[in-house]
Amino acid sequence: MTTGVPVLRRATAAIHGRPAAETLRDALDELDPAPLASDINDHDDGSGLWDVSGIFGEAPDEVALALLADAHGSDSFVVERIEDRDWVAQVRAELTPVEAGRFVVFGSHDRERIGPNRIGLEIEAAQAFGTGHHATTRGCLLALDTLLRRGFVARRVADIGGGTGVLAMAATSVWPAVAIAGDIDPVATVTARENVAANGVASRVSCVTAAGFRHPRLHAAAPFDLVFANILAGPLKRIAPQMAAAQETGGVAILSGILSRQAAGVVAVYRGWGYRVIERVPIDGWTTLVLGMHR
Ligand SMILES: C[S@@+](CC[C@H](N)C(=O)[O-])C[C@H]1O[C@@H](n2cnc3c(N)ncnc32)[C@H](O)[C@@H]1O
Repeated sequence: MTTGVPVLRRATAAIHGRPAAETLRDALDELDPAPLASDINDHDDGSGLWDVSGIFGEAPDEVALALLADAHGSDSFVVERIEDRDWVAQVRAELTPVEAGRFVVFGSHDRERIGPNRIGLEIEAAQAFGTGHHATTRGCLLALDTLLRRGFVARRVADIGGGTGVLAMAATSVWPAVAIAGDIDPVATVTARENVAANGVASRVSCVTAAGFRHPRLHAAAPFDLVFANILAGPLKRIAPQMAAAQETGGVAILSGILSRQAAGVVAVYRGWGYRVIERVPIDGWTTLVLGMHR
C-alpha cells in the first residue's frame, strides 16, 4: 500500500442515446468541483448508449456524476476504487518532452536531452496540471510565441489557474518580467513554487492560492500587460470583469480551457468588457484566444 497517494475512484454511467456528446461534455464541465479526468465514449454497437466516466478524489463529485447520469436516463451507475499506486512516479516516468514554438517543457529525467536552441521549462508532474501535454497548455505557449514574433513585451504578468506555473515561467524566460501565478488549489501552489525554484526564477515568479484575481498580491501588482487564464469557459466568463479591471488599453489576455464550440460565447462576454480578438489557436477541439484590451 502506497502512502501519501490520493485515493482515486472511477465513476461510470451508461447513458441512453438521446443526449448529444456535447450535452454530456457540457454537463461534465459544469460539475463542481470538476472530476480530475473524464471521458465520454459512444458504445458504437448500435445500442445508442454512451459511457460517461470521471475519476474523482472526493466522494461528493461522484454524487454529482450520479445526478448527471440520472438526469440523462442512466439505469446503471458504478463507482469503483482504483488500485492505489504512486501515480505521480508513474506519470513522471511516462512523460516525454513537449515542444510548442520556441518552448520545450520537460521533466528532470529528460534534462540531458534538451538541445541548446530551445527555451526549456523544467516541470515535474506532481498533483498539478501543466506539463505541456494538454492542448490548452500548448495553445497558450504557441500564443505566447506568436506575441513574441509580433514584438509584444510584457513586464507584469498574471497567470490565473497557474497549475504547475509553466506559463508564468515561460513569460519570465522571454522577458525581464515579474509574474504572479495564482491557483484556487493550494496543492498546485506548492507544486508551482517547487517548479519555480527548480527553474531559478523564484525572485521573479510568486505563487499564491487565489480564486480568480482575489488576492492582495494580484491587486497590488495590477495592471498586468499580460494575463494567462487556462481555466474552463464557465469560470473564464465569470472572471471577465476582474480581468478587465486588472488590465489597461494595450494589455493582452491569453485565455484557454475553451472547447472550440464555446469560443464564440467567451469572445462575446469579453467584447462586452473592451477586448478584441487578436488571434485564435485551435488544437484538438480546444481553442486558445488571444485578446487585446482596447477600452
Ligand atoms: C487547465 S489547468 C491550467 C494549468 C496551467 N496554467 C497550464 O496552462 O497548463 C487549470 C488550473 O486552474 C485552476 N483553477 C480553476 N478554476 C480557477 C479559478 N477560478 N481561479 C484560480 N484557479 C483556478 C485549477 O486548479 C487548475 O490548476
